[in-house]
Amino acid sequence: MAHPVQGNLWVGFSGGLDSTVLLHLLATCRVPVRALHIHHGLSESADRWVDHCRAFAQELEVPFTLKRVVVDKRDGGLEQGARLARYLAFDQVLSSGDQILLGHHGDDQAETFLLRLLRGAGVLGLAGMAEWRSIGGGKSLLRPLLKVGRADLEIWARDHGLSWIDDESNTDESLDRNFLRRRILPLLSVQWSVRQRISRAVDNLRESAELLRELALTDLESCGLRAERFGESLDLSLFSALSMTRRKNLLRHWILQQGGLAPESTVLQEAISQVDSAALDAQLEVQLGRRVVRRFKGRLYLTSRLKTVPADGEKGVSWDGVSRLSLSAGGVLEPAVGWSSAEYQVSYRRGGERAHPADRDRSQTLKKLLQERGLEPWLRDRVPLVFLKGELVAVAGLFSCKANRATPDPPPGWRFFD
Ligand SMILES: Nc1ncnc2c1ncn2[C@@H]1O[C@H](COP(=O)(O)OP(=O)(O)OP(=O)(O)O)[C@@H](O)[C@H]1O
Repeated sequence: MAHPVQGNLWVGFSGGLDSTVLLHLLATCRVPVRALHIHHGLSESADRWVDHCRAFAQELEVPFTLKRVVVDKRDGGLEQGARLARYLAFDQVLSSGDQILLGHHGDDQAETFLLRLLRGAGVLGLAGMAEWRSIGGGKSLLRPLLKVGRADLEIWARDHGLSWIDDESNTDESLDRNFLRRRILPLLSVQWSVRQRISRAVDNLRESAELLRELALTDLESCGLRAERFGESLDLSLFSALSMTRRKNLLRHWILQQGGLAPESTVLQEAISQVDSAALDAQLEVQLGRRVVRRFKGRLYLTSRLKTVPADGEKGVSWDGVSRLSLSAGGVLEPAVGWSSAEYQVSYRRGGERAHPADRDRSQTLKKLLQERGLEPWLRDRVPLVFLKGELVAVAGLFSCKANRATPDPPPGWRFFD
């Protein structure tokens, strides 16, 4: 694999056979690596696994990093949630230029391929397990053992007297993967060299998947993709002019690009039908896993899910006007040039407020002003309102209010993220 290492080389070290062999192989070849173990907090044995992994790394004189994560079951179940949390953790621990090596081997690839096939996956799913992929921010993920079979890893491990963690659940044949591994693959292997053939099919499918990705990127661009205060948007009429297949392809890749999980084809189709059929003025909101599709002013938005505005956020927090403030409803408030230090209060809209923007003759209801300024409806309860002695003096990111020397235009900046 021609991917030069610029930063650190990590091994995703679970303590299982595959990553144990991988780490051992690299360390004994004197490749400078670091071991990264993710603690999912799911199994009662997890703490013992940490001890085992740390001791093994120490024996190899490999630096060991432990990262604890919280698994969200809403991300497609426990297993999928753990996977997502793990990949997020990889991203957090790695720096730009770093690479992480995972222990997936040829048998894993064959199992994954068949499992996905039996679940009805498309090209993207079937081509899923790549030898190399970028995880953004100049970091990448590698699977150097994909062409090696599990039996060879076991031979290596036994020859070198390595011990590894065998998950108790690996023998439970009611689990699809175990059933395939223990019953079906040995049978198929009597007739065919399954691992090699599936590996070839995956390589072919990856080319098709790459074409679909390129098409999606071209379509995203021609639909006027643009970064928004929160998420991204594209032109709805240009999007709607594409065929259903291309719209699904675009939406799938758009979600992937934002770091989400590709939804099932039927789910995508349903979401697009909802976008098509909703009345133009209706507030549309379709949940796709951790992403949300919305519509506003002729544009289609893709954002992450909003957390609810905490009740205490409404009471207001104090702010000195000159430093950055993290907001309970998400994002930060950033000081603006010319603002003097004072005892400001920051809170959110409750309804009924009026404001007098510096560039207007008269005051107006805040509701109307937010509409006029084109703030997306889903952000209107989250826009920070800045008060001085009980009087509204600025709406962050939008305008300062008239006749208040302490708060000239521009207003404090507002960067929103959830
Ligand atoms: N807890 C963990 N900490 C660090 N790395 C891990 C952990 N679990 C798995 N990995 C890495 O992922 C590889 C594959 O592990 P495993 O087969 O258990 O995961 P999977 O869920 O089947 O695969 P996927 O990574 O696609 O989610 C391991 O060889 C290891 O490199």
